[in-house]
Amino acid sequence: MKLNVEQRKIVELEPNGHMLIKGVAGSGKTTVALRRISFLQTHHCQENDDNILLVTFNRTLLNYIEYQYKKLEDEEKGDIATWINGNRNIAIKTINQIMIGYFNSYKKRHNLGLEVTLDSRIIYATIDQAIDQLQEEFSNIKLLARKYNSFLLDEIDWIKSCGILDEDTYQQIDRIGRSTGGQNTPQKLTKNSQTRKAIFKLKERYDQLLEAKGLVDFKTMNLLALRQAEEVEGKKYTHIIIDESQDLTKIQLQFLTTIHAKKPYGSITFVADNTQSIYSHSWLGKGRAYTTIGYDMSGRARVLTKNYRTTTEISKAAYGLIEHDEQILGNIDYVKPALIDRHGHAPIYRFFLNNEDQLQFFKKEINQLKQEYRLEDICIVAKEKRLIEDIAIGLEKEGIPTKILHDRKPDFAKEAVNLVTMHSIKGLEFKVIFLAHLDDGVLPNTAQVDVEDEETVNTEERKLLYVGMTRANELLYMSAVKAPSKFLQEIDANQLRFNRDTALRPFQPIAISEYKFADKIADVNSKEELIRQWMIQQLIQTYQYPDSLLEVEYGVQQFSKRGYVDIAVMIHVNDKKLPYIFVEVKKFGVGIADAKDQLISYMNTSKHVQYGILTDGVNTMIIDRNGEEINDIPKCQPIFLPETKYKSIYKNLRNNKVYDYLQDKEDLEIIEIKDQATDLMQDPVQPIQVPIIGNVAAGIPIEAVEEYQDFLYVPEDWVIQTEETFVLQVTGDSMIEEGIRPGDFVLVHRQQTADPGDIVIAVIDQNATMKKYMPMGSQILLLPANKEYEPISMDADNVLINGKVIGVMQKV
Ligand SMILES: Nc1ncnc2c1ncn2[C@@H]1O[C@H](COP(=O)(O)OP(=O)(O)OP(=O)(O)O)[C@@H](O)[C@H]1O
Repeated sequence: MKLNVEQRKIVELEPNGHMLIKGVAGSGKTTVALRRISFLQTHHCQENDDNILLVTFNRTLLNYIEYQYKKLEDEEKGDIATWINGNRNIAIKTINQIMIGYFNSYKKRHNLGLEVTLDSRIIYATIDQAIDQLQEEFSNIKLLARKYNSFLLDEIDWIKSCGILDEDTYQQIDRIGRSTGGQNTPQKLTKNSQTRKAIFKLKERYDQLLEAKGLVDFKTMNLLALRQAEEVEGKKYTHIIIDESQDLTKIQLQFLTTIHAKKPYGSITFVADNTQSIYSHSWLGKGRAYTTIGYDMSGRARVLTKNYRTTTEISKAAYGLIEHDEQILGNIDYVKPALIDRHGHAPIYRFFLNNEDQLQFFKKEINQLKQEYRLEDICIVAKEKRLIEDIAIGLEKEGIPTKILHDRKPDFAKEAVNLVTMHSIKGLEFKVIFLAHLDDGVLPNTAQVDVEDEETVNTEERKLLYVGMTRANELLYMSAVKAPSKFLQEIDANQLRFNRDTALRPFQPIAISEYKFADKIADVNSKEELIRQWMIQQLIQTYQYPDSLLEVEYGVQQFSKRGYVDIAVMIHVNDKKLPYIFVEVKKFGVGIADAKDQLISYMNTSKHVQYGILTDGVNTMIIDRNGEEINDIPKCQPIFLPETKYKSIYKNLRNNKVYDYLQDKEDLEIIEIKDQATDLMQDPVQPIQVPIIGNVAAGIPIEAVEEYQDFLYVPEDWVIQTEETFVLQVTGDSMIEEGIRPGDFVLVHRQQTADPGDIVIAVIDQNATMKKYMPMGSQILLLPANKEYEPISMDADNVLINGKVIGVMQKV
């Protein structure tokens, strides 16, 4: 892979203290970070104790980076590959791995027997104990109650994450995103209040109680690790690169700056994308300035805007999600994404009534995808662990091997479908992503609103979905069960598809005020109507059939019974309007399998119907004339529309060329001319108008007549002289062998002479006739072009030439 100019510049930048690499999802931040390690090692490590640290947030990402780079070693033997194994000066670690190490040293130094606990039962029992103990002292503080224990724990966690060590500081600090108090939520945490006092006391009591059990929680472990780093001169890193730095807490960031060896050629690089900050206690992700942790980033930020990972279609849908979120757009480090021109399938969205249907869909798709992809290229993602575990069990039962990418070292290369939580997929990518269970209540998680205000929860969870969507290289599936997440409605439905190979968009309800064909609908409130209107909208917007080609309640005769097709798509064939597609709709989610026979029997009533669609909004089946399931129906084509032009052929007798002549039905002066021999269109012509004065038998008037009603519009170069040109309609068939038929129009130039062989309008005994002119001495032979008729031989004096035919216009 060749880095782009901006990426290369960043990789090879002279280290100069601190810097920030901001970038959108998939813009190569991690790629750049990894390559920069090798650059720094080669060019900017001068002493034996010059160490380089790349720190990531979660374990899955770390494992993935290692996996990717082990692969690189095989494929790209070269400088970047040498670093990972056996280089003692380079470390790639999660923030927790390093901090645990420092915590252990802290314990040893103080001879403490503390253990870190993640056991939520112990943690909740301890906070309840602490609440009980303080209730008497703070009897007027309603918040100090067991029912608010998760809120209180979260607040204590936050206090520790920010490194707030005394009550005074806590009393003064702004709480971003804290719930402002609703019906079931705790009250707002006013500054300098008894409530804050009580919470701080609670924190101290809770810590003491845990410690008495020989335990510390995770956030206290972080604090002690920081203390160790500050108090004891330990291993330091000359260069530190912090990937996903927007997710770290203040304490974690302070810890990293403490273990940074501030050498003149050293560096600390923050790699961040605030649009992907998905942890509520993160420090920088909440839009705080780097100055709050001691770094002024003015002039030190580099930006990567191009998303290389996903296709344009997926990127557009993902950006649609964040572009209305004020909190995201208003963040100081927001980077506007730029699209690269890499196209693929639009994201697919499916809704299911139950888990089993979703599972069956995954099974069917995965079995199909197997023809193009390896199983390890596919990853199923859900918000919660229990959801992915259920899907994994289901797929295994169906014979599809799976592996869950938990914190343990997963085998990325194992031939199995990956499953991972939304939080853990951060930083990873797969060719095919299924975002499962985008359900109402799961995303956003409404329970979380107790703890943080609704807007903050919405933004965080919206970002989570954004992170999930931007993990897909090529194909993105999204699905919801029972009730879809409200975020799905924020994505423009036009960016989504129902299936991989169908243009059909997912079902979307349409307002009754927007209903089409309202006068033909018996009950606008019926549940089937909702589905019909969505299909009508799809036929018009997605498949481009105009309203005029659609009919509702289209009557068909089945033997003695009359049936009514919900929607018939009609097309024009040889000026006839014929049914082409029949659509049958059912109530939302009731199933369609039973209705297939009915649709087929309707289709069989007309040999013209080529396609059938059956849908209940959840399931859609498209069949061809033989009842076979197919992927899609054709979009409307120009030939399906009623003819808007008159078509004629013009035989120009002056140059013996034949032209196609098209005339707009609405505006007769708009004509198009094409030379049949060369197939070339003539440049748009400004036609002249030639009067149609009657039929051949009437001949051409000798005198000029001013008023005519009908005209033929022809290019000027078809006539000899405009004022002397007239049109006559052919009545008889005497010239049929010259290709001049009754009903044709002939262009005639008024003249009294003719050359032998000219077709003329001759007047004999005051009757006009069209014949071929052939002078024979004092006689004139007027030859018909039809064996049925005899030539007429006349004395030249008795024949009056009225005009010469210069061209023939024939309707086709
Ligand atoms: N210049 C490039 N040309 C082609 N592909 C690139 C380029 N830069 C990065 N990529 C590819 O784009 C994908 C995303 O890169 P990477 O994971 O480094 O991005 P990121 O910014 O860290 O993403 P995220 O923040 O979303 O995790 C990877 O598959 C990477 O190989």
